[in-house]
Amino acid sequence: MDKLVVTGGQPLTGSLTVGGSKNTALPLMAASLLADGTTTLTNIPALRDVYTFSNVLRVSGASVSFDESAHQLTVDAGRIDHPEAPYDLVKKMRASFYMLGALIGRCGEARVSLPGGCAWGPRPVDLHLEGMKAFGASIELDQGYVVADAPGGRLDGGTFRMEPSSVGATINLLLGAVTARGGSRIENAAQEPDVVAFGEALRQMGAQIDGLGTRTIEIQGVEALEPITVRNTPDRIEMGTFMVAALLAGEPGVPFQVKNGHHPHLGAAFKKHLADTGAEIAYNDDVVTLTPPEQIRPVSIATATYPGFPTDLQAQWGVLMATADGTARITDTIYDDRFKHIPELQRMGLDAQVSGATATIHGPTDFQAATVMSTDLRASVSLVLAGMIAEGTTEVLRVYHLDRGYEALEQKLQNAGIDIRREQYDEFAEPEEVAERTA
Ligand SMILES: CC(=O)N[C@H]1[C@@H](OP(=O)(O)OP(=O)(O)OC[C@H]2O[C@@H](n3ccc(=O)[nH]c3=O)[C@H](O)[C@@H]2O)O[C@H](CO)[C@@H](O)[C@@H]1O
Ligand SMILES: C=C(OP(=O)(O)O)C(=O)O
Repeated sequence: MDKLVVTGGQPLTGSLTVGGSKNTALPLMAASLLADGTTTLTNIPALRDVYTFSNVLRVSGASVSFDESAHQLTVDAGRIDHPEAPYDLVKKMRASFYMLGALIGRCGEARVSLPGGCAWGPRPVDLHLEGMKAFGASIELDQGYVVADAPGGRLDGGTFRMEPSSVGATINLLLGAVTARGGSRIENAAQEPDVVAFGEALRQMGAQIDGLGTRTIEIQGVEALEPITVRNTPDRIEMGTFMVAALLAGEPGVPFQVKNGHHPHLGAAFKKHLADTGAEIAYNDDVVTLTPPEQIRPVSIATATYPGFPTDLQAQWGVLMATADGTARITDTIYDDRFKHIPELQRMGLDAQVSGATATIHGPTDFQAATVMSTDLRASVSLVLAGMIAEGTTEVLRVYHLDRGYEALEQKLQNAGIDIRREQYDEFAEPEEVAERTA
């Protein structure tokens, strides 16, 4: 297994460059199954999730090739003859469940493993299933698999209101509805930029969709979609992570740049709260220049759907608030149990309490290095951030979580002055202390 070893105290200098969005790349890959031919996706990040989903597509019969250095992925979906997504792949990545919509949309049937429990708590798929039923699919459960069938090979279409609004269910329902016999309506649909970019790609493929970026999406089914070439959007969560890193580990008064992002995708709340910390921030096309203040001010946040504060940035925000001169509260209204990073950060000196869906962070903290364990993707990057400002050398274990969503993070940080390296370790090796005592 890999770990990241980071020695704190080196300032972040110069710039960091944002890659393609993981959470847009995955639905774009699913969409490629809807067209009989070769779809080309550019600006695709070389991430573990992209490799996993490539394998999921291959199982269905697609031929996938990925030029990592060019960040270009092609999917030949000329022959989709096995409408199944097996447990061994779906368990690695929840977004594999997009195969439900993609296979129904292409083949009129699907057998897709239910995603397992997730690192930070329950993440149900009831809305995906209820929505598919509302659009005319029959759904049965068979030994951990969802077996879905659209009578006559296509969904009828229909109306479905989701509560709460769900990114994944909106994507799945769009994938199924674009080739339905009739019209469909998704109410309280997700407005996240990932969903909009994916929906626009579907339109480019010939789908008839209105209302992207609003709470009501209407779809008129078409017989088939055409393959396309499309460029993936920049990763807004990687961008936000780098912006937090700049304030956390940059030198006060010295500008730092985050390049190649698309700042409107950050949403208004994150931008406002970041400015409230006292940082100077200038947005100029695809470059953001951040100048950290002498002292970060505490800023409480509550996560919400777009354009609210993204839940995928709250763990990173917690580390930033640990450096503030006062108390900040972080409330996650999307996932009320997404605080598995807090006990690990407490091992590094964080002063915080979690009560229900709120973590209360008391700053300022002088982080001390420790060996800590990644529990999920954003939790793991928060541990790296803390390690960058801790006294001593921190080891972040189980970075396979981080590798799901950050491409070459250690190389990017090294280039910006951080003392960080990747090493391998054996998680089941006998601890040195045992060997010494039994020698
Ligand atoms: C691959 C990807 O894009 N993942 C993102 C996506 O996950 P994902 O699509 O899984 O998240 P959702 O938007 O579906 O979840 C939002 C809320 O809806 C609930 N819910 C969802 C589905 C369902 O059937 N029933 C139900 O109750 C969830 O428990 C959660 O409370 O959006 C999340 C919220 O922005 C992000 O944290 C994830 O990074
Ligand atoms: C939680 C995330 O991804 P997933 O929904 O695939 O677990 C994430 O990107 O932060």
